[in-house]
Amino acid sequence: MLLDKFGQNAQRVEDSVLIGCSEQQEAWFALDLGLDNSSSISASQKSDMETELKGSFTGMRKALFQLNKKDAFLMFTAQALLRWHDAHQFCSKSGQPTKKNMAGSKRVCPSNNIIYYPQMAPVVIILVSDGTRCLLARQSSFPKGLYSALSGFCDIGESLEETIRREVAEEVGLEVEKLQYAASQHWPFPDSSLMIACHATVKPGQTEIQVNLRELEAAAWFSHDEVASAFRRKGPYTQQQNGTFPFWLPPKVTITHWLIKEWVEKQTCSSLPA
Ligand SMILES: NC(=O)C1=CN([C@@H]2O[C@H](COP(=O)(O)OP(=O)(O)OC[C@H]3O[C@@H](n4cnc5c(N)ncnc54)[C@H](OP(=O)(O)O)[C@@H]3O)[C@@H](O)[C@H]2O)C=CC1
Ligand SMILES: [Mg+2]
Repeated sequence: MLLDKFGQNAQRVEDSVLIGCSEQQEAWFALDLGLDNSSSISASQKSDMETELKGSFTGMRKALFQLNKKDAFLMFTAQALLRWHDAHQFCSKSGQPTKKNMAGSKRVCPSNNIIYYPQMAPVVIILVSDGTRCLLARQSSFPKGLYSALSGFCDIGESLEETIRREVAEEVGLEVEKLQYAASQHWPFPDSSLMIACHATVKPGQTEIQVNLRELEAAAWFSHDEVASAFRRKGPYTQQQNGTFPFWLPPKVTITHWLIKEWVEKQTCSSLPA
């Protein structure tokens, strides 16, 4: 086994977590090699591992552009679970070390039997439309030219509907009229979130945006054609000769991509002659 070769075997396997199984019912486990932790694996061991595995280690956000949906979802589960275990080594009541169960689905404090389960925060993702255009926004931390749908964490005590109305009002100053659930996705960055995606419409004529610059760098209405051509455009999305960056949308494995794609397809259908 590869880990034996690098003297990393026992503890790494002990800390691994179950993330799924193949169609032949083989269990899939994920483990953290501790590449970020300098005391753990040396640079030369890392490069030897890359040679042995015939690949190279890459940042997970970068990998989003290369992975298919199935592998991306495995990576999401692995990242979320391994990070949760790493951050929950101690019981918050007794201060004693907690113990992982074999699958990695929970941790227990042996001194008081309190069980800790992995947690995730509900987040809404909302594609606001005025009937013909959709509203996209960007945060200053996004790569240049990338626009996404509005999003926000649910506060304690709120329903999803209340979160959606509050986030749209807070971020762009618009009043949501109708809502429709679209899809959901587990999202591991920076911590586990359950992304709940919805379409929303605003009242006709009430489309003037007031961008909250504390939360967003920019927000604007985009036409069906602008969005459809952004989907057709292939990367890399580098600076153009005139100094601007091309308008592009989140990668295929994100729920935002599906949500915006669904809107484009619905618009295309509704503009076809009956
Ligand atoms: N998969 C996808 O397609 C997408 C995923 N996302 C994810 O959705 C998440 C939320 O989006 P965003 O628009 O930034 O959210 P918000 O608009 O709610 O703004 C983020 C701020 O909310 C506060 N906050 C409230 N609850 C939490 C919590 N549980 N964890 C962290 N911060 C919290 C923090 O403010 P303060 O610092 O004042 O405490 C934080 O800075 C992000 O993590 C992002 O990665 C977003 C878009 C697309
Ligand atoms: Mg937000």
